[in-house]
Amino acid sequence: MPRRRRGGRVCALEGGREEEAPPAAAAVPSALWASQLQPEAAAGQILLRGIFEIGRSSCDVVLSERALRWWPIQPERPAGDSKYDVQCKEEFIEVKDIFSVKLKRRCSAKQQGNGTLLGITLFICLKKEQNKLKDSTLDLINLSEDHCDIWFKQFKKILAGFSNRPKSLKVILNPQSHKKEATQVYSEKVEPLLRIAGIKTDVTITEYAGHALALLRDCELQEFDGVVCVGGDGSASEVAHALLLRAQKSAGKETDSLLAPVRAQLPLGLIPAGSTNILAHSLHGIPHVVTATLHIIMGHVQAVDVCTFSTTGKLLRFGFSAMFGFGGRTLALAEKYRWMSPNQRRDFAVMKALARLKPEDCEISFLPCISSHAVQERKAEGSPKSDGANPWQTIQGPFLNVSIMAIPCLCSVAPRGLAPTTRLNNGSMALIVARNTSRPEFIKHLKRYASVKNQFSFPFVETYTVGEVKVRPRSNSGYNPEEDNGQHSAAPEKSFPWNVDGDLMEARSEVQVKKHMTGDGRNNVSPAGGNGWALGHRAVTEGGFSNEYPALPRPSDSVSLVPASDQSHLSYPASLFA
Ligand SMILES: Nc1ncnc2c1ncn2[C@@H]1O[C@H](COP(=O)(O)OP(=O)(O)OP(=O)(O)O)[C@@H](O)[C@H]1O
Repeated sequence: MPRRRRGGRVCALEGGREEEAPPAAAAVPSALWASQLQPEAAAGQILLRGIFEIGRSSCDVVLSERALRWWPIQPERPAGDSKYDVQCKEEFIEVKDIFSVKLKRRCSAKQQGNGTLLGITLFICLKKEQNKLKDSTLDLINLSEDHCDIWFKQFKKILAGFSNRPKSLKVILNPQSHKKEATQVYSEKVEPLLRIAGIKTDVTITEYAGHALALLRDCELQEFDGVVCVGGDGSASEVAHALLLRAQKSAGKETDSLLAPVRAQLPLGLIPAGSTNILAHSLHGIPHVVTATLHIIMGHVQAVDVCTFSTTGKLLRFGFSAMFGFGGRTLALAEKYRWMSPNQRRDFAVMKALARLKPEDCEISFLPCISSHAVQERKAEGSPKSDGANPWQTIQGPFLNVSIMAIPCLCSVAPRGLAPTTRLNNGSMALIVARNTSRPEFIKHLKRYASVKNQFSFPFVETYTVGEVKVRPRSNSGYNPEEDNGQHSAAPEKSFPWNVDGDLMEARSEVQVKKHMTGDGRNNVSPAGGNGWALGHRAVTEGGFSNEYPALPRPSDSVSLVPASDQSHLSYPASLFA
């Protein structure tokens, strides 16, 4: 709904950063911006003035560079009659919240041509509670063709000035996501909004696992301003990985031993339509289809940290989060029961993995992230570590679970995130280890994710902020999910299951997870000024769109995509904490 101003002051302004504002300015919520300035001044130069009927009242309407304001026309009153305070009724919307304009016409069945002109309809993006965005309309009624034509053209001109908004998108849709409803979600909720916004789309419905990766390897993307993935975490992760791989290839980078990967060339938008939507949830603060679609339409881009997973110097994949131990075993088990529904198999796998809870003996080496403040302090203190001492730290022993997360990983069972202390683009990862403990204590720790209590306040849980991690299993027993069926096989090639963004990754030896830092300070810097990669919001793989990002509520902070991939489905099955 439009905002109302009383006594000449803006009383409420929903969030959102100024369009085209530089990053520093963009960090200031527009609510602040509005409340510190006189609305007239804040609205910028006046472009048009006119009369329209709005909500059944005849109104004076003023369109300025940044706002559309209106107030009902009042009949003249005897002087001193304070009952009719014109200012009390002024309402406005910010121009940056408009995403489309159409001429409103009435067409009867028998009528030829365009129908009778009624006025202009503006399509607006509104920010609601809990990070939710909602589309709305505002009708400006005036039957004059000439009058409406002038206003319509002016709105069109303003909209054309939002160069960061996409005009053409490549959409990749997984029809198998969740309960096979991604196609319906797209046609009922996403496509109509994209059509209203005048965005051209080219939709590919994937036919098999790995289709998106194969498609994005060579398809022509030049005509697109972004890629949109409709599906769950698995699909989002695959698309992000594909976009990043493609970017490395285009930049002539060797993918193994990647030191400074380049960003994906296009932003990636994520429409949550899977059984788990952790990346979309972390990115938007809410797993809500219309919110995700509106972020894409409005050209909002958020940088997201991304990491590489490699073993013996070979790149395995790009990703956002990983779990080893309990999290990996649970996913390996769930994959064996694909014939069950997603929720059933996850519940079942969790129960089974808990019943056979077993620690993994391994050595974990990591590079802690030290704040620049701490570095200064150490220098001042002449700490030996600042003199080139080995910065790597090592912990070892039996661990029940090891989580490495570059993003907060919000999900319904962990509303504050599986890694609540990390941010989307803070340039570091959370390393969370659960050492060996009793099953009841471990279950208590898992259940805490769903509550407001600190899930890390257990003596067997340790958390670190890191830039790089190496996990080396010390036993060579590996893991064979067949054994969970009582079928002990010879298992000639032992490997360890990892849950990377909800996808099963098998590794036989040490896995190195590296968060990539800014290379030249330009290419890899996230739009939000972080030093990581960025993932898109519309999901962006950076590049095409500006740094525009709405004042997203930050559940744990905000998100954006550079080349990232999604932590999709579940690191922890949704029912894990039930
Ligand atoms: N047509 C298809 N048939 C089978 N699998 C597909 C198809 N298209 C994509 N996939 C694969 O399905 C996997 C899971 O998809 P997605 O994450 O979108 O849904 P989900 O409901 O969250 O998944 P899951 O239930 O497996 O956790 C992806 O890794 C993707 O590669």
